[in-house]
Amino acid sequence: MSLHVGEIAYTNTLPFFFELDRSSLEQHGICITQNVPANINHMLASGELQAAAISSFSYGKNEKDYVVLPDLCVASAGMVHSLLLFSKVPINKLEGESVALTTSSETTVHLLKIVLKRFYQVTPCYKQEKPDLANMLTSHTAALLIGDDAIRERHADAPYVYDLGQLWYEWTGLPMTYALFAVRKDALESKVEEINMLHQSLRKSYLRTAADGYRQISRYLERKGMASLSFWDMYFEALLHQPTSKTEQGLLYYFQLCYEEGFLEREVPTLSKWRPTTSVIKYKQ
Ligand SMILES: C=C(O[C@@H]1C=C(C(=O)O)C=C[C@H]1O)C(=O)O
Repeated sequence: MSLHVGEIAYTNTLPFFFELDRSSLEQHGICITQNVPANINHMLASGELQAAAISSFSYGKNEKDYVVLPDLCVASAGMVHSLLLFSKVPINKLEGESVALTTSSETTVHLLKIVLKRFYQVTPCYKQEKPDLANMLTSHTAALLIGDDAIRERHADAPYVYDLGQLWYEWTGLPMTYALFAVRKDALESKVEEINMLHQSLRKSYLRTAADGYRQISRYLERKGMASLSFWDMYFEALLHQPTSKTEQGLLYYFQLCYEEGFLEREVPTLSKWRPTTSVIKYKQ
């Protein structure tokens, strides 16, 4: 029986996947599917996947069914460079204006709503749209893009561009966690070896890419032509892929605000973490 795993098809999670030996994982029954966060979130919630990198918001929504894979996250303490609000007016003038939200996000759409309401006291009208900036700005005053869609448009000709990681940090002094890895509780018993293997492989990939200062990944991305080597250097330097007590504090505060705003039905006071078992791991990379 296989373990179906979801990979977020954005550069911010690449360090966990870049060094994976996918064919070896497949031989051990671990099959990886790529998609944008909103779709991966849905596939894990429906049981189509058993483990995945998901929007942190989606963990908050489904926490009774999930455990978090420890030591893996996508977070930043300040600018993140790929969660961008493009606006025709200053952020504090968005009251009653129309704001387009990318359909691919769950964490950042709620983060934006919190930042605008709690920190700037403005409540625009929100509408979900496909991540196409030109179209979004034709019929809306501002538009939120995430991930590689935001990176591609980072020099777009919008009068105001705001980085959501920076706004959250300025107001809270805390890091924000955008994505984490979750496993369905109903897969824990039957897939223990595969989960162990997956966890070790993701950690190993991250540690290898970080050990060379993200050099190999950055060169690979530069060759793909989306941005320069210096952009990728800056990008990976800003991202945190290893949780700390501070990133956890920031995430729990975000969940608290999501609950207070009615985005989450239940409070999420702690993260329930999967504990790696000590059973012999057959897999070697
Ligand atoms: C840092 C980012 O975080 C992403 C934002 C997500 C969201 O808003 O739901 C989900 C996964 C993350 O990969 C990014 O998109 O660049």
